[in-house]
Amino acid sequence: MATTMAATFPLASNESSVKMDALVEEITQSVQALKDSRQQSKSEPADASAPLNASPELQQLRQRLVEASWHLHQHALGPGEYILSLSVGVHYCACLKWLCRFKVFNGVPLEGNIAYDKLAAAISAPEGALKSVARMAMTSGLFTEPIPNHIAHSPTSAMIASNPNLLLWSEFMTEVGIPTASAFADATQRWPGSLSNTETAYNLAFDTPLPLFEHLKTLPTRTEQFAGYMKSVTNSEGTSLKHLVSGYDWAALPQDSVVVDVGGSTGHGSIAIAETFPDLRFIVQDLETNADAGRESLAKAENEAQKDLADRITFQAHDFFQDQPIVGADVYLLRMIIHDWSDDDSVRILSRIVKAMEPNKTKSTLVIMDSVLPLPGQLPATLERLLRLRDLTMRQVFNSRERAPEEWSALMARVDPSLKLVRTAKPFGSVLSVMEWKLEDPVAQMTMPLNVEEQVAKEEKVTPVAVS
Ligand SMILES: C[S@@+](CC[C@H](N)C(=O)[O-])C[C@H]1O[C@@H](n2cnc3c(N)ncnc32)[C@H](O)[C@@H]1O
Repeated sequence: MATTMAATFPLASNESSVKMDALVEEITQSVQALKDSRQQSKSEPADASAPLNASPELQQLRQRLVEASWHLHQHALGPGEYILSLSVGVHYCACLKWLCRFKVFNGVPLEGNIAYDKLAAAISAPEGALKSVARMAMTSGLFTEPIPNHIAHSPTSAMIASNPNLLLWSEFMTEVGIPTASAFADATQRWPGSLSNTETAYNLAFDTPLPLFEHLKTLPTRTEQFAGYMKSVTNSEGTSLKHLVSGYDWAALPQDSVVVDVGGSTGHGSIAIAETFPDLRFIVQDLETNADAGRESLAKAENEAQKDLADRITFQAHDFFQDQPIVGADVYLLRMIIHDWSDDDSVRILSRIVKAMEPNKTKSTLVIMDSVLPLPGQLPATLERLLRLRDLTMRQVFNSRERAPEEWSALMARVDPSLKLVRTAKPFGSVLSVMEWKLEDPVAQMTMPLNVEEQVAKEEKVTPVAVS
């Protein structure tokens, strides 16, 4: 028995020990650099854990620390224990679902603590189950037990309790995301290779023939959860709107240039750009309900800055499978649109835009902000897994996917072979790349690289800007 343990215990492996030494060194260096950086900026220690507001240098240091400590954790566990530890993750998700369903986040006071029996009575849940769930969740950093049989918030659970969108994100992720992910193997077995958005893991998990968005329309609570989920996603570092603002050279556009934000929802992307670039005008196109909601929200402008936005941003109900009504705009922006659709549907959507670009080839630019999947190991694992997560979610919900560079090249060549990629940029911390496409001008005979692979290899590093 002792011999078997020694043979599998990672510390016994020389190679593993060497790797762990290097990781410990990396962790020590990045922690020290973080401390120095905080001292120099005289900021509070909490800043380093608030990546959205941290400087790019702090974000990079934090990224190094997160990556090295993740690998150290795996090495310390060793292969056998690591695999078994995966079941813990499943139960953390199940606990989060239970805690949301029984409204524990708002049942626990933000200051002080509450006895389990009192809380159980207040939320109408059995005390035994509450205790087991809460004590398991505590090992993941949610809640604490400052005195025996009393529960209090931890910083993480307090953040969820105080942020309605984060609570909605937790509800949607555990009530919809987890059952959908679990049904993926069954869906693949039932509809192998299907590209239909009604033959998905979501359809199996919720026993519905409707695509996600159609199904949500019939479920008001889920719709509210989804809206909060999307807001939380947009507020997270990887998909923050600050990357949209910094990822394209908006300042280089002539005064009064028109940006058409195709599938722009209620306008949050255009608003973020418009706040930083006062000389641009925007037309946000989306399905009627979103276009109406966006218009109504901007019409409530109370101060001069909001009134200026309302003057420069208009909303238009438009189905992007129909002809693009704005011809010859300076920019057609599609952020997080194409990944929702199969290649055939994407070609349909993009062809409508290219037709609208045709009359003014040299003027119009097609800006696509979406994921470009790297090969395994090209990014830090703690970043790469966020991209893989998005890819899987697209497959499970829509039978679509995130695309690798060569898949982007093939897709765009199908749309129009004269579309050329001018530039790609990936702001630091962003999981999305910004790709700029133009129609080749036969007169000027532009010599632009054809494929996304070459461009991604020399992708420009862009420093994100702060977005309020
Ligand atoms: C993932 S969201 C992206 C929203 C926004 N571009 C962003 O970056 O946050 C996809 C958007 O496409 C819109 N959409 C879906 N089908 C559409 C259609 N046929 N025509 C226009 N918009 C559509 C949805 O309403 C939603 O706002």
